[in-house]
Amino acid sequence: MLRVTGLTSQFRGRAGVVRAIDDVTFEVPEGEAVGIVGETGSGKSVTIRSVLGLLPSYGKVVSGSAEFEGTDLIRLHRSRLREIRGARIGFVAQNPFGSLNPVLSIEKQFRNVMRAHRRISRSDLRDLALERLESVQVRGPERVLRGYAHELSGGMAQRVVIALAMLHDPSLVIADEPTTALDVTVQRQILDLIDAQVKQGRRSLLLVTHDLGVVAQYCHRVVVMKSGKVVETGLVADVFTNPSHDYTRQLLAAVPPAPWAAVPSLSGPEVHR
Ligand SMILES: Nc1ncnc2c1ncn2[C@@H]1O[C@H](COP(=O)(O)OP(=O)(O)OP(=O)(O)O)[C@@H](O)[C@H]1O
Repeated sequence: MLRVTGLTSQFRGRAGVVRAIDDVTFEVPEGEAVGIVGETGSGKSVTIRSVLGLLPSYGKVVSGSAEFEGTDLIRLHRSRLREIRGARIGFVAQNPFGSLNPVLSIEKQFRNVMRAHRRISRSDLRDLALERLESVQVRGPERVLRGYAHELSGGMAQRVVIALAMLHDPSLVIADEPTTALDVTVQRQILDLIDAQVKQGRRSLLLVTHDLGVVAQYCHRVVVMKSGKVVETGLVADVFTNPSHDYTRQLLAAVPPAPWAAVPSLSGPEVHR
């Protein structure tokens, strides 16, 4: 589905050129979910932004390839890449309010995303948008469609972003820490929703997260990154039970235990009188 090989990207700044990712190689097999984990600054976001052609103007991919459905995305013309990005690859970023346009109604944004790839009548588009909003459990979809991003909670806005990302039935979904900007109470709901959309559509998923628990729950495979390089990759079950790299062992050791694991009995702590 997606094969990233030797991907190397750098940024040009006042202090010179900084290599952000170096020789990154991994695969997302068809129908599988792959998690990219690593500490802050390890190169997770730069990796997916390089694949999607979304690096800022002062950043560039200097070598490597990202083959998606037989096409190297790195060598593709910008306009063709934009087509693939909206239609065959659905992208969910960290902050939903950065993805939605603040001055356009949600309906207009559905129309824009749809029309970038397919012609459809206004009323058909409306029906489709309502159906898609319902499928991501947006309450009051008619009202949401008429409204604007700032009227939505973070969780609802991310549901809208997910509905937009799925509009053209992409075969690959790429999500970059899709819950970091959201309230903890809705984080799992959003991950469950992405998971359900991926499974229903038999899509593949590339999920960036710093949470190993999330990888364990939602992913088949994991790519561990450190300082811009891939240090370990494999099936989640293998890597988590038998990590071959010291850094992976450190990451696993740093996962806090579930809060209830520390409580000796569910009747609560002992009362001392
Ligand atoms: N826009 C940018 N300009 C300059 N350097 C950048 C930029 N974005 C990232 N970098 C650098 O590239 C490297 C990789 O950063 P990246 O954002 O990919 O890390 P990350 O693993 O996604 O971290 P986080 O979990 O904090 O999002 C870091 O050294 C970072 O400082």
